[in-house]
Amino acid sequence: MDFFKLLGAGAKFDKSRFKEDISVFKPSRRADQQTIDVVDIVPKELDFFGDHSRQQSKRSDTALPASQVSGSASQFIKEEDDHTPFKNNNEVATYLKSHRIKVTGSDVPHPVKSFEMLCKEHEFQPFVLRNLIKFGFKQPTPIQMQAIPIAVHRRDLIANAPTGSGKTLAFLLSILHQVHTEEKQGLRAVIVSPTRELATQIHEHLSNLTTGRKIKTWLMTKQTAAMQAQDPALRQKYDILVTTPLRLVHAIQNNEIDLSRVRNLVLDEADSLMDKGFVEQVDEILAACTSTNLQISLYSATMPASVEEMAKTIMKDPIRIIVGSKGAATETIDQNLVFVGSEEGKLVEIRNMVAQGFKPPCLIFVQSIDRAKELFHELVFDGINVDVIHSERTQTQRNRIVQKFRTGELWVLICTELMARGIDFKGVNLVINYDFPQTTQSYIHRIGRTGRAGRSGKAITYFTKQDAPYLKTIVNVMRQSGCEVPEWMLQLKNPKHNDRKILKKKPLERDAISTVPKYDQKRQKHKQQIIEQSKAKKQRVQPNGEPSAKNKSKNKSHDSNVSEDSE
Ligand SMILES: Nc1ncnc2c1ncn2[C@@H]1O[C@H](COP(=O)(O)OP(=O)(O)OP(=O)(O)O)[C@@H](O)[C@H]1O
Repeated sequence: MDFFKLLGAGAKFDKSRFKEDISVFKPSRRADQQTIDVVDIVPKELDFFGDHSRQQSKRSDTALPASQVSGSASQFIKEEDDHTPFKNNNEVATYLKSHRIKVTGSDVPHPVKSFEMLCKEHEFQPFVLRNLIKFGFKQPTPIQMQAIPIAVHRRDLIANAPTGSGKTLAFLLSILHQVHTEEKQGLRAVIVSPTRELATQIHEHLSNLTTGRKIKTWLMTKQTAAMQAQDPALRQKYDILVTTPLRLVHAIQNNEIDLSRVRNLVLDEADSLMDKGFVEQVDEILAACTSTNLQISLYSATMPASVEEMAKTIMKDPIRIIVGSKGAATETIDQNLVFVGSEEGKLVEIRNMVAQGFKPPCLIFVQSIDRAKELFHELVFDGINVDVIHSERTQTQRNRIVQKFRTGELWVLICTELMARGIDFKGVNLVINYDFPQTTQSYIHRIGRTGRAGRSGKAITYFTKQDAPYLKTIVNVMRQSGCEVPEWMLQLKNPKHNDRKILKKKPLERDAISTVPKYDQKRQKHKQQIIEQSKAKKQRVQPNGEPSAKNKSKNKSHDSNVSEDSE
């Protein structure tokens, strides 16, 4: 039997799955009517952002109280009745096991069962607890239970926990405690994240937690760095810095920043930072953090063995935490593989889904900026409330799009790898991998934009004949995450190590998404080039010294697995 017929039979798109959504959500509007607010037409039970976030749009990243979190979300935050300290190591072991926490290392500090225990046993200031309650955090998640005490004991840490499991709060709380208790002596904590979007999100989270305290935090971006350059003394007043690797290295090289008193360095999405793309920058940052008391913490939902090995060479006696199973995706995500035959099949599937009705918000991942633009041009005329985000869009556009997606004004967001890691859109119902991901890490992070904080979510990955040799990599993740996988998929062969390496470096060449005839495509491309050239010219003469969009996007038409945009 034809192998691809077999694939198609096993992984067929099940349109009936969307039936319940058809009755409540039938997009019929044209692109020119996109100003209608989605919240107005989505019934209350589908109010994916919740009242909490709508009332306080600036605080949309804060948690919902556990009592408001439905279904499986309640498992994410187990209410504990017992807040007593552990009596012995056996009790600790049982507790860790029941929360699926595995810890390795010497003299591991005991976990905490509640945020109150942070005050009782680790002398956290009452303001921390007050702010946690204010922003709806009642109970620590498993990674927070174990990572915070370790960090408070000033131990180096490698923390591997699923997407959406609260790693950000884990490192922010320990930094806050440390910075607040130490003498004020300039910059003492630095958090590095691979993208500006993620750095901004972390900084917003931090600002919430420092409410009412004189802890000075700094989100260093190109804009804020330029502003601070006017007044170098101001930089010395900051306690905590959040930034991206290239921006930080730029500041180090220009002697704009002093990291000699930094005692706490967090690398968020550490595997992406320590991957080849950023290894030099990480080295440079480490060299600038000259304090002998430097504590290093690495956090990610994926931590390949090679990265752990490399990490150990820069860490002192680190403790390693794994929550859940290594190499798995978040278990609240319903993962689906859909055989679409060829590139054209993907558009057919998307259009079918739209015609049947679906439950927004939805993220669609593609492998390059060009393909993101192409898909946008296809879908925007289908009456879907859609936009596209990638590193060629201006920062203002990017901020606006993220905000619109958060508030429900946008239903579908087409994106590149830029949005794959860390971004916390709590209510995303569906992630579509329009283009097959280049690595298992990319897959886990992309689909991890749904199913966050214990909520359920759905992920659909399209695959064509071209992708079939790599299918097993995703099947392995699905199996690890407890998803049902047909027997024949389990029998597939793993791709060769070398082939995986090649795919990691460069995505597969694919036929264009566009359905416009080839002749018209050429004309459109030519027209687009002229528009872009004239835009670039305009930007080059901008008096603010910003590099032109052309320079910025050099070699970025394809997004690498490391972030395309780390400035
Ligand atoms: N203790 C808690 N109680 C309730 N909600 C929480 C708690 N801790 C974190 N959250 C919420 O869980 C969501 C996911 O958290 P976070 O963004 O830190 O995940 P993450 O583990 O860093 O994910 P990723 O690997 O994708 O970066 C956020 O909306 C956050 O507000």
